[in-house]
Amino acid sequence: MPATLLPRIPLYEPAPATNEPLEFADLAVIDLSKAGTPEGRADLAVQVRDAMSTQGFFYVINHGLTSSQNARIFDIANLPFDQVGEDEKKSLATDFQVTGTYTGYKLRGLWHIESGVKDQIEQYNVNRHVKSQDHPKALIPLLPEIDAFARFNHFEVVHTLLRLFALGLELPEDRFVNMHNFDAAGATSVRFMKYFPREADEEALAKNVWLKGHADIGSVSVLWSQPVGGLQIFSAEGKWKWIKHIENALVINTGDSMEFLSGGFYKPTIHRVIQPPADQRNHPRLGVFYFSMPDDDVKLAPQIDSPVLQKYGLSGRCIDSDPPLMGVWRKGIVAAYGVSDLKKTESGVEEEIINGILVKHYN
Ligand SMILES: O=C(O)CCC(=O)C(=O)O
Ligand SMILES: [Fe+2]
Repeated sequence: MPATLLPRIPLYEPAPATNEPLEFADLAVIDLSKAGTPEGRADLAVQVRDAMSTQGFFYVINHGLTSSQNARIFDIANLPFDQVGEDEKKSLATDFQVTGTYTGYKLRGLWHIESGVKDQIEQYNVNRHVKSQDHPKALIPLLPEIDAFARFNHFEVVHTLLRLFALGLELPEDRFVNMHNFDAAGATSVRFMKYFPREADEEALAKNVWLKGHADIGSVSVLWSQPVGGLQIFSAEGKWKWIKHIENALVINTGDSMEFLSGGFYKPTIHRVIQPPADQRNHPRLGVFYFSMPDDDVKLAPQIDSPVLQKYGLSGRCIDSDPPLMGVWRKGIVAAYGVSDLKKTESGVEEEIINGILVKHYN
């Protein structure tokens, strides 16, 4: 659509990049423009497999969305926070404990972080079937663009990566794609998320943690890289490392469901968000995501016909229990997240059992 025909909305001014000397994770960069041919995909599948066996996070570049389309999505992402009043937000807030689904608003202060300190995060979650939920008035003219953005993430990014993940296991290329149907029932969603600064006393009590260390629930998580730091991954050396911003890149990681489907071959990397570096503290931290999950009726069982799994065997949490259906797994996690009673272990990691499977939370 020519830019002149798009609804006019306030422009979002991104923060300048940080100049702080931070210890950044050294992540592979996957050039998605090479995925158009079978040879290119075979090559990228090896790169993705290597990235997954080392860091578990990687960048994607040349995905096909231009810098100005990217900037427009951040303009749209800011609307549900800056252009919608508190009453309307409240009326569109979902009770996750009841629904087990992230749709609509998550207001600030729902989740417990540490020592009585609650989160300062607002989310606006849009199921990829954009018409399946009510939206704030300000967002309605933007729904065609959000729909196009969801489809872009689904077909161009997630499906392409799922093919590479299948190839890495020497499975038929479309094995995981066939479990991620755009039109099926499921919670694959676009998420807009804004983190607000905290008072110094709360910052100290919560040890600067804004979002606790966790593994994602779904299969492939797509994070649209943005300049404000804070995201860290728990590296193989047992240290938290910062994720560096790359302009118009995607930061990709996988979650629990990919661990289960791949028999532990693709393990989720624990990540968290802490207070941004000192030179960015006065800027809001606005994020745009596409969280993909297998369709609700997919059984999260290891794909044991994979020659790679036959060679290396199964590992991880998926082998100790009867695999849940995706819909059951996500409802259990979403309902419990941030509000359930957690058991603190000796190492300080908090644990709970959901659907018979161990779930850990890190600070
Ligand atoms: O805000 C970020 O950079 C990461 C958020 C995240 O990990 C999540 O929402 O699962
Ligand atoms: Fe996450």
